[in-house]
Amino acid sequence: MGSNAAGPAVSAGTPVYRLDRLSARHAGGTRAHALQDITLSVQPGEQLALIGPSGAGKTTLLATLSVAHMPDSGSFEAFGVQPWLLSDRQRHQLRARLFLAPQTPPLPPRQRVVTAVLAARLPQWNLWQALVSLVRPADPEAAWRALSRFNLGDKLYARVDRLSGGERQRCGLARLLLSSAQALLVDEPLSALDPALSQLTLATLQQEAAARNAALVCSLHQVDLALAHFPRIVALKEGRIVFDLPRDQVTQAMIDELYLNEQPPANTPHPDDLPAKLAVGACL
Ligand SMILES: Nc1ncnc2c1ncn2[C@@H]1O[C@H](COP(=O)(O)OP(=O)(O)OP(=O)(O)O)[C@@H](O)[C@H]1O
Repeated sequence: MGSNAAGPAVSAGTPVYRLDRLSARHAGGTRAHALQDITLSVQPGEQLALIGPSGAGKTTLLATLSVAHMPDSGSFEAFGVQPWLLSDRQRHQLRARLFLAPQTPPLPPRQRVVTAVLAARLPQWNLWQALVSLVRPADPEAAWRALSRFNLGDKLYARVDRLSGGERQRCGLARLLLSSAQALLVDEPLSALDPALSQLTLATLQQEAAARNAALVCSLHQVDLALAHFPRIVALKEGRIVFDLPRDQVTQAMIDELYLNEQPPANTPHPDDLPAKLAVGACL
């Protein structure tokens, strides 16, 4: 396998992802597998929404695709290579081609927004450039342009811990714009946003993915927005793919079935019904 500064060499026409009967688990998880028998192929430029009830495995799938979580069986290829068979150095190079925007971005609280956003370029910098950037941001204009696309340009020099939840979320997404990734993996980007910002955020992510012909995989709880914006819908439930279809083939009955039994119970349980180990006295 050849390699270069941008990561292992890949031939044209290679899918961004190819997963075949992949399963993954979490140490100490409540289910045997968080993902089971996942077969999925994603091409460059494809945009797909991951939907499914809470605990379905969406975050675990995104973590797996970002090469942060190692599957325990099945096969997994990213850009035509098996990430977990690469050397640490090659895997590090491969990760520069993937960008995971977690639901709550891990931004250093005391950092300025400009520095936090420019950190997305770390994989492209040498150690010296990275250290200098901590003191004197290398390209504040680029950070401002990225923030402005999420309506956040006025927060360029704000401290991260002074941002609201929705601002932090968009700050994390602005980092994505500064990455050079070809696979954009976004976990519930709208959870802290109002409807107008939700539309802007989705539009920005989709324009960016289209402009760089990157694959965009985005988990969403807002099924209506998923169906309105994404051409391909992948539904997960209990760690399995329930359907993977073009949006015009997804029916309301399929959505109802996907979320069946996911409504919270109408009545909270009576305290007498609590399991013994949850009773307050059991902690003392
Ligand atoms: N770090 C962890 N340790 C143990 N189990 C975990 C861990 N993270 C997730 N799980 C379990 O794995 C399963 C899938 O969780 P995951 O977070 O991938 O679901 P999700 O679809 O993203 O849920 P949500 O919509 O609530 O974010 C769940 O049963 C969850 O409890």
